[in-house]
Amino acid sequence: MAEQILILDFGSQYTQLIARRVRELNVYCEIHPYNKVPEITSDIKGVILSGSPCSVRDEGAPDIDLDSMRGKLPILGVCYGSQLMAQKYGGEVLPSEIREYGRANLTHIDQHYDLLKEMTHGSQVWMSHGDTIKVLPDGFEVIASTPAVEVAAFKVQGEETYGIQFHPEVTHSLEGKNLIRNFVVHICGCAQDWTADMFVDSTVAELKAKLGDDKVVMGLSGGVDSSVAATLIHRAIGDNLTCVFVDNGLLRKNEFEEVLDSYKTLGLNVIGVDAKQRFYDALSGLTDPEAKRKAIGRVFIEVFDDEAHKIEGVKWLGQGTIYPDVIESVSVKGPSATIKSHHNVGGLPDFMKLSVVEPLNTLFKDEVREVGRSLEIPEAIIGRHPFPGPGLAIRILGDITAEKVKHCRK
Ligand SMILES: Nc1ncnc2c1ncn2[C@@H]1O[C@H](COP(=O)(O)OP(=O)(O)OP(=O)(O)O)[C@@H](O)[C@H]1O
Repeated sequence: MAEQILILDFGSQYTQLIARRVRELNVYCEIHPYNKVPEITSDIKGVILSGSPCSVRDEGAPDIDLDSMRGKLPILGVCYGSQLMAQKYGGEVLPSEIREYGRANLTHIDQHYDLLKEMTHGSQVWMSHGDTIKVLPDGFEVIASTPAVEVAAFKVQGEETYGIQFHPEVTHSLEGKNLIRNFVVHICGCAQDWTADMFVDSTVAELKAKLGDDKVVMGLSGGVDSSVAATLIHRAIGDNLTCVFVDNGLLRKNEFEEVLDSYKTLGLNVIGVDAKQRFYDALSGLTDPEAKRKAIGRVFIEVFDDEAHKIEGVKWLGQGTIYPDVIESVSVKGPSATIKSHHNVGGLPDFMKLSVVEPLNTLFKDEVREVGRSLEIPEAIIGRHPFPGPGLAIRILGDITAEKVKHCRK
C-alpha cells in the first residue's frame, strides 16, 4: 500500500476538495467518516480533520478520540477540526460576532513554522465559520491571524499538531495549495510519487494477484469509467475478461459501431449485442418517463444476464465505480436510501451474485482520465461527452419507437 494521508470527514461540503488538493500533489489520500476511523497503519503519514456544518458547541456534536494520534502523527485541523481540538484540550470556542463567510487576509504570519513557510504577508484566505476560538489550551500558540480572527492558525508546542480557521482547499485561499504542500510534504514527509503510471503498475499487479486465472465479465457503456476499468483488468488477465457492449437502440448515430471498433482496437475481448428490438418491444406503449427508465434498466439487466450466462465458470463482475460513489455510500450523512434498492436477494439476476471487482473505486473522475491516458486509451473515449444510460430515450416525448429514434438521431 502506498503512503497516504487520512482525511477524517465531519460532513463539510469541502471535504472532497481537501482530497483533491492532496492528490494534486501526487500524494494518495482517503476520506473516512470521523466515526469510522480506520486502523492507523504505518502507511498513514498524517491526518487532516475536515470542517463541518455543525458547531462544536452543539449537544452531540461530532467528536473523536485523538489521544492515540496526537504527538505520533502530524495532524491538521481545518475550521471545525481546529475548533474541536481547541475545545477538547481546554480552550474556549464561542460564536463569532458575525458569521464570517468570504475573503480575509492573514496580517500576521509566523514563518518560523513549517506549515506557513513561504506564505506571504496579507495572503488571501477563505473563511466560512460561525464560531471562533477565543481561548487556546495551554501549550497551543497562535501562528497566524487576520484582523477579525486572532486564532487563524495555531500549533501545539512540541508536536506536529496544527489548526487553521480558514479553508486552504478552496481556490479563493490563494496560497492554500502551498499550505497543504507544507503540511503533506514538509511536515508529513510524503514522497509525491503517486502518479497515474504508478497507479497502473500497482493496480495491474494487485488485479493479477486477486483474479489469478478467474474469469471476469463486464459491461461497457462507451463511457470513460467502464472503458478505463476494463482496460486495466485486461492488462492484468487478458482474454479472461469478457466485455459486453449492448446496443439498446438508444445510442447516438453510428455510436455502437464506432465504439465497438475502438474497443477492438484496444485489444479487448468484446461482444457486441444487438438488443434493439428487445428494448423497443419493452418500451412499446410506455409514455411515463419513469416507466420508460425502469423498462430500459430491466431489459438491460436481462440482456446482460443472458450474456453473462454464456461465459462458463465466470466468477467476477467488473465495474467502473469511482471514488465519489464510494464516499457517497459511506458518508457521514449515511448512505443514500435508494442506492441498493435492487438488491433483494432471491430475485437477483445471476450476474449480481458474482463477486465485484472495481479497480477505479479510489479515483476521482479526472484521475480516471489520467489513468486512461497512461493506458493509451484514445482521447475520443477519454474525453467522450457524458451520455445517460437511457440514451436518446430521454429526448423523446410519448412512446418510443424505432422511427422516432431515427428522427432524433438525425
Ligand atoms: N450499452 C451498454 N452496454 C453494456 N454495459 C453498459 C451499457 N451502458 C451502461 N453499461 C454498464 O453500466 C454501468 C453504468 O452505466 P452508466 O451509464 O451509469 O455509466 P457511468 O457510471 O457514467 O460510467 P461510464 O463512464 O462507464 O459510462 C457502466 O459503467 C457499464 O458497466
